[in-house]
Amino acid sequence: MSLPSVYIALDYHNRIQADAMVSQLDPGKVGIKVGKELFTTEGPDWVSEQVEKGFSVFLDLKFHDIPNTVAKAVTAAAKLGVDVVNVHASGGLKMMQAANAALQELPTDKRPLLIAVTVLTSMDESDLADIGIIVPVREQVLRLAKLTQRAGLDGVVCSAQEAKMLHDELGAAFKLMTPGIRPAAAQQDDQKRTLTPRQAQQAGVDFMVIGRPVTQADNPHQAVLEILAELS
Ligand SMILES: O=c1ccn([C@@H]2O[C@H](COP(=O)(O)O)[C@@H](O)[C@H]2O)c(=O)[nH]1
Repeated sequence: MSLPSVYIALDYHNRIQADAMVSQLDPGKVGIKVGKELFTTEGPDWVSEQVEKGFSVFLDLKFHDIPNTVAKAVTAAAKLGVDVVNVHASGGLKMMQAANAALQELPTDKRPLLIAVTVLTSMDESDLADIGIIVPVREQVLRLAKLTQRAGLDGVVCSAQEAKMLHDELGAAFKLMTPGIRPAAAQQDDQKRTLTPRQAQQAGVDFMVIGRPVTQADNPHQAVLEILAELS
């Protein structure tokens, strides 16, 4: 089954707000991304409801814990019927291998893509330096993406700015999920490594995540249509 190339980030507090947005989306055209805020408020049942409506769901909970805990967590996430789950690559090789091994036990048609966050798109070199990582962002992204591939995962979360480098180094089959997408007229918000939808497409990303440029727009439905038109 092919997944949509655009996932709308539903960073809402509750199902009332999220349902209002979802009702304006076409599951045949876009997927939805559920993150920590909405999941913590509304829980797994709301996620499964969206799967039943036909949406491809990326459950963006970015697990980062000891291997046993993360293996159990990704298995629980997979059981919701979502298409994509993720962990933090900085959790290490053994953590990612344990997560991957747990999902490999599921039948192929019930196994979501497992991807790992490299360096958050809200971070630049000075943010990395604050946590003791004194290397250029691209170098750290590549290091964590190589580790992710070694662990057997399907791909990474990165900025579209790193897409060409990662596909050149790791091959086109390694999936790239890219937040930090900003249409030309949109605000950057807290994102530091951004590209427009068209630039991201040209860079060869597999999937884009777009939140506030849609969810905070005066007319979210129109904002989605304009993004899809930019990509067509
Ligand atoms: O590196 C990362 C990883 C995840 N995200 C998530 O994507 C969306 C982006 O939302 P915008 O409103 O388009 O900025 C958000 O849910 C983040 O948690 C990311 O931005 N960067």
